[in-house]
Amino acid sequence: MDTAMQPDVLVIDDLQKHFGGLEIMRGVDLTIKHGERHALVGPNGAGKSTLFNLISGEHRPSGGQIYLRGQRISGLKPEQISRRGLTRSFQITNVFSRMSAFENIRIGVMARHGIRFNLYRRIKPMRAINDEAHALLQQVRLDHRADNLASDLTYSEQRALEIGMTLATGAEVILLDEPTAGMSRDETAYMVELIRQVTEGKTLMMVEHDMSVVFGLCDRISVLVYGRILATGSPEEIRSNQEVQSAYLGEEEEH
Ligand SMILES: Nc1ncnc2c1ncn2[C@@H]1O[C@H](COP(=O)(O)OP(=O)(O)OP(=O)(O)O)[C@@H](O)[C@H]1O
Repeated sequence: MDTAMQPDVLVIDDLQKHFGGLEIMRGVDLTIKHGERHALVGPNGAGKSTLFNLISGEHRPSGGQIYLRGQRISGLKPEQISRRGLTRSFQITNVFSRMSAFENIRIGVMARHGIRFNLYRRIKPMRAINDEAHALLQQVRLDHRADNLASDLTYSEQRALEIGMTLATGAEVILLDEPTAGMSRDETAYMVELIRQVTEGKTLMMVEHDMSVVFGLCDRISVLVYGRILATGSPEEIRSNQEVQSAYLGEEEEH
């Protein structure tokens, strides 16, 4: 679908963040459209993770607003934002290492259904929860690893598990922070296909340094430089943008 026709799911309006006297977000305006895969790129220290932390509620903005489907979410706590349908993964793997892959996913499913551990013994709802957790494991291609401790999974399997946990919350808007970081070329290709499949019909915003992943997977790209959006556009528009070339892409190619 032409992204111009899609409604805005996430609207970021003049977002600012200071850490003490340090201005990190300097008035970010950005809209993410329903169903698109949107990459956030930019040089190290541009503020990409900070922007994710602001959207998902880990940080409170110093100024400006964030709206999810027209409702203000800036100032809400991460769990409140997650309940409204937006969730994120972190740059560093964030799984429960002493639990099995299956249990990791099940925790997310249980949280979504508001089931606490003291209700564990009610068999019927647990069966439905288990079925859902198995289906999610299958979606992230880890069903053969269901009973393995998360700490025994390979690095890329752990990142896939983390994506499964993100899906388990039932979120329609998913933020992934560098999902292919530290992966080999084959693992990256595998992860890109996995992300493509599991985000079908959902809205994805991802921070990614690997431009081949960005250009191959995303419908639109925003370039964040020094706490401001320098440009937003299709992969072709971003590739041919002179300002982006000199501020970011040229620098990436040199490295
Ligand atoms: N809690 C904090 N307190 C103070 N400064 C912070 C804090 N979090 C981030 N910063 C600073 O904000 C700036 C942006 O950092 P951020 O991690 O958002 O950049 P990034 O674009 O994600 O970088 P990278 O690509 O290297 O991950 C950096 O200068 C960082 O030192």
